[in-house]
Amino acid sequence: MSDQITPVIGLIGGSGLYDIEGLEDRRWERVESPWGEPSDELLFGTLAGVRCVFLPRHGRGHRVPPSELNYRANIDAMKRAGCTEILSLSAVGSLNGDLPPGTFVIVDQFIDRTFARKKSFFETGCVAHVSMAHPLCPRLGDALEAAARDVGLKYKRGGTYLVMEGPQFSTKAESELYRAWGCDVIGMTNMPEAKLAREAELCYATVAMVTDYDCWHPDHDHVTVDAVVKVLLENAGRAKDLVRAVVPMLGQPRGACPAGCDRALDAAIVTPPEKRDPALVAKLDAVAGRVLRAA
Ligand SMILES: CSC[C@H]1O[C@H](OP(=O)(O)O)[C@H](O)[C@@H]1O
Ligand SMILES: Nc1ncnc2[nH]cnc12
Repeated sequence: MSDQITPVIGLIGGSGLYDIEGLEDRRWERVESPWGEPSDELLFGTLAGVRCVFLPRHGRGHRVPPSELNYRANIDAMKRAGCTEILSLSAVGSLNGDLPPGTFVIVDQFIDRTFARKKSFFETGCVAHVSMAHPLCPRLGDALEAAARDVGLKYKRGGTYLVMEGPQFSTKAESELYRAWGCDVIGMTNMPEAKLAREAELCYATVAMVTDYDCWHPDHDHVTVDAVVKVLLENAGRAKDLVRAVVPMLGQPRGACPAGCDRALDAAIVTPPEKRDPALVAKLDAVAGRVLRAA
């Protein structure tokens, strides 16, 4: 790996975030992936001179539900587009009375309760096990915290995001269970996204923007799409302020990630070179070419 990396900032916009206005030299471009169709074209551009690539997670027009997103194609396409890191901007419900709607949580843990999604790039013919002990990049978290402070956001550093399958919202018993587990926020999308970003050796961070109290709070109505949309339109403006502040911080040439996100595959692949399936190895080119080509 060369000493200095010129970052390309990947941005994945969730519900309510389908564009990044203010991006200069902008162009929407289709990126082909051997893993299928990404949610939409990718928006390429620059912010304060820093190269950025934006993907609306559900596609423009919010066409694709959480369980049907092609998470593998999305992450693979962002890596092929040159992204070195990904910031996920997502709407969530609050499971914690100290995190009211409007709060931005810089997540540091996940509990993955999804069950109907493709969660790995590695399959029969090339097996790998990456560490997910610390699923989010602390270097990105530091920058997001500094930017959130600069733009005066109501934010919390650290918090556990429970990822449910959806698309229906939770039952009250589920909501209470996740609260008892110590979860702070709930959403439907950031897994397997974070797992796949780790396998693709991309630094990944989540800004979870609280829109509602799910269905556990005795003093608040249970969540509805109307309520979520109302708050997320307010959150979306603040999210764009955050992006404008954080991108210049992250865009400076840098060394390798101190947390090792960009070397996650160094000791992860179990299948020896002579037993690997050449077709799968070819498909893994963008995600894992760094280690596979070295073999
Ligand atoms: C529109 S409410 C439920 C929907 O919003 C969140 O999406 P995203 O994470 O992409 O912002 C949640 O995960 C659900 O997909
Ligand atoms: N309460 C909730 N549950 C799951 N996903 C959400 N996204 C926004 N609010 C949510």
